[in-house]
Amino acid sequence: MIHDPHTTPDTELSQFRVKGEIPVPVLIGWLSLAAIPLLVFFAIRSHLRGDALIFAVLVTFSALLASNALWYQVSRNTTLQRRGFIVLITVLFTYLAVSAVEDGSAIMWLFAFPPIIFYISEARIGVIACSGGLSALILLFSPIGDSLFNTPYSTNFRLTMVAALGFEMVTCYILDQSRRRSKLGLIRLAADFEFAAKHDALTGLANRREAHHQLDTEHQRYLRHSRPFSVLLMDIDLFKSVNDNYGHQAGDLMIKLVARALRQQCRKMDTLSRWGGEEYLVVLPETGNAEALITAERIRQAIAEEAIAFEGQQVRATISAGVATICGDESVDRMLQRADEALYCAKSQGRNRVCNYDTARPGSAVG
Ligand SMILES: Nc1nc2c(ncn2[C@@H]2O[C@H](COP(=O)(O)OP(=O)(O)OP(=O)(O)O)[C@@H](O)[C@H]2O)c(=O)[nH]1
Repeated sequence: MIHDPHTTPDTELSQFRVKGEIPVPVLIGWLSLAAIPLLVFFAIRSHLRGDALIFAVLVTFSALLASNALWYQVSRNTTLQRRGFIVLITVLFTYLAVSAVEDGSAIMWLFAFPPIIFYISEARIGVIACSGGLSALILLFSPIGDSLFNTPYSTNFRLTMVAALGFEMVTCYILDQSRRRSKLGLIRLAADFEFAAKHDALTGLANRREAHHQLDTEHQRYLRHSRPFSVLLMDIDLFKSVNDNYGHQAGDLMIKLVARALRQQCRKMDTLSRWGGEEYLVVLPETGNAEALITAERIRQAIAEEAIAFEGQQVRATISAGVATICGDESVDRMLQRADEALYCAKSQGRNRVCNYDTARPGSAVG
């Protein structure tokens, strides 16, 4: 399946993982693992100082972080794990700031918030969380904050803290944008490579390898559900003379014209491929012989009626087509061989026609 990365929104982007990138659930797991002993350590220190409230709050936070990590191990719900973690660290950092834990030095842990939030959530959430956090910090350091919370921060510390945290948030945003853009670039590159590996550069149709892949898929479906499929093998008539008379550029335009006609005359579910130089193979899923013949004839007529404009001249060409429908327990190769024989029959009967391989008389093709 070709994914169109050009429409990838931020949320979808987060579902792709570039090789070497740490998955968000893993990062949250490691961060929780690092935070729990740290919180327990500071809780014990508070307990030794006789601060029972801070001890209780920090132990509760470490228990909640552990529960979030354990619940993820059980449920494997990444969204819940991420949201739970964001809520917990936001509340924790707020608590560390307003209650001046560790004589106010714990507020320095706020610097851990921006890189974590930008990495584990969408850019939009990161911006909202960081601007909200910075506004809350400014409020805390304002006279209103002083009247609500009795914090020990000096004026110099407050100014430096707001400036440094604001600077860090902007830096994290820029780095995050750059990371997301390179990731998008890699995804687009991978999609372009995938497209190039499966398609023909001149016409944009599937290439021979992709056509074989689709043939195998249809064959498997046929073996399982006994619903027949057909192939049309087509070749531009006397194409060499188009090249010889008008040049290769005109020949290429003719090849593209046939590809366009195929797109117009076939269904979305059909596989249209450039099988060789001026040869095309169309795979028609769930299509019987009669329907395949009608399709081939429709394509033949459409191409016969079209022309390419080249250096002021109208250049026309026709195609010949061989039709084969899967039957019995035959292989894909055998079916292609029958289509090839039918095409040979169309050429030898004068070209610009459709021939059907007659399964009633094996070894023969009929016009
Ligand atoms: N312009 C152009 N020519 C190509 C391309 N691929 C193959 N050809 C030319 O297609 C021509 C095929 O000619 P032939 O196989 O002799 O067949 P034909 O002239 O089509 O005659 P019939 O098939 O018998 O009707 C050759 O001259 C190739 O050089 C391509 O991508 N572009």
